[in-house]
Amino acid sequence: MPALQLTDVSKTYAAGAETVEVLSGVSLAAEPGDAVVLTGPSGVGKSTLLYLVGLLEPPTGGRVELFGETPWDYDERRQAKFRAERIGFVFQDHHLLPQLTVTENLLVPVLAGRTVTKADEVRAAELLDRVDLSHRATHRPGRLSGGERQRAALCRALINEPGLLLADEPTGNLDPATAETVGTLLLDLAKDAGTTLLCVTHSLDLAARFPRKLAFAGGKVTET
Ligand SMILES: Nc1ncnc2c1ncn2[C@@H]1O[C@H](COP(=O)(O)OP(=O)(O)OP(=O)(O)O)[C@@H](O)[C@H]1O
Repeated sequence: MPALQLTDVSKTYAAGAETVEVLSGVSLAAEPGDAVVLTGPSGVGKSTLLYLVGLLEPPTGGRVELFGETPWDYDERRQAKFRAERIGFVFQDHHLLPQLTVTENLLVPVLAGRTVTKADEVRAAELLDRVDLSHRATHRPGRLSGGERQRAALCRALINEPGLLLADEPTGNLDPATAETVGTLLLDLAKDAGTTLLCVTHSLDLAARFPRKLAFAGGKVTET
């Protein structure tokens, strides 16, 4: 069963009295463990596509199947649970909460569904170790460098062992050397966890490292 299947998906935004059609008849599929990068010109709708896969922005038409389920049909509560448990997000900005420590930030997606257990704390510590951030566990994000924050955000995205990891320009705010480190961790951690990775980026360096590449132009997705 595909981890992700979009069939004839469309998306129209209301912009004042006008409507803007961003996606029209987009279809794509990804198997469990696939690492897929999506590139394309600015404004073509890459982030929009990621957001409707991530249950953040509803499609106007078509079908979004994740692990054989159609979570856009769920009520808000069930959808929120699905999102927290099955989908991890990494954005261009880390979106860490400034008042929480790094470890507490990692555990936020756990708290979305249930109380934190010892096993969650162990997993958080293991993830931080994996990205070389153990020494920052009790620090607040304000004291971290950009690369450290993004590594922490990556750990947070993976804390619930999601089947799907979505990354929107994850290295966009980083210098080239740091971007390379974060890109490596993104790919390696997703692979280790068997997570399906869908990443949107303008970075040719990052895109080149993905085994599967999709180009998005003229409202259509093509394999390259
Ligand atoms: N909430 C919204 N309301 C109205 N229009 C929107 C909204 N979000 C995005 N758009 C429009 O949809 C189009 C696609 O935006 P999107 O951010 O998905 O593109 P993108 O390919 O990710 O661009 P970039 O590479 O610059 O990040 C753009 O024209 C944008 O202005």
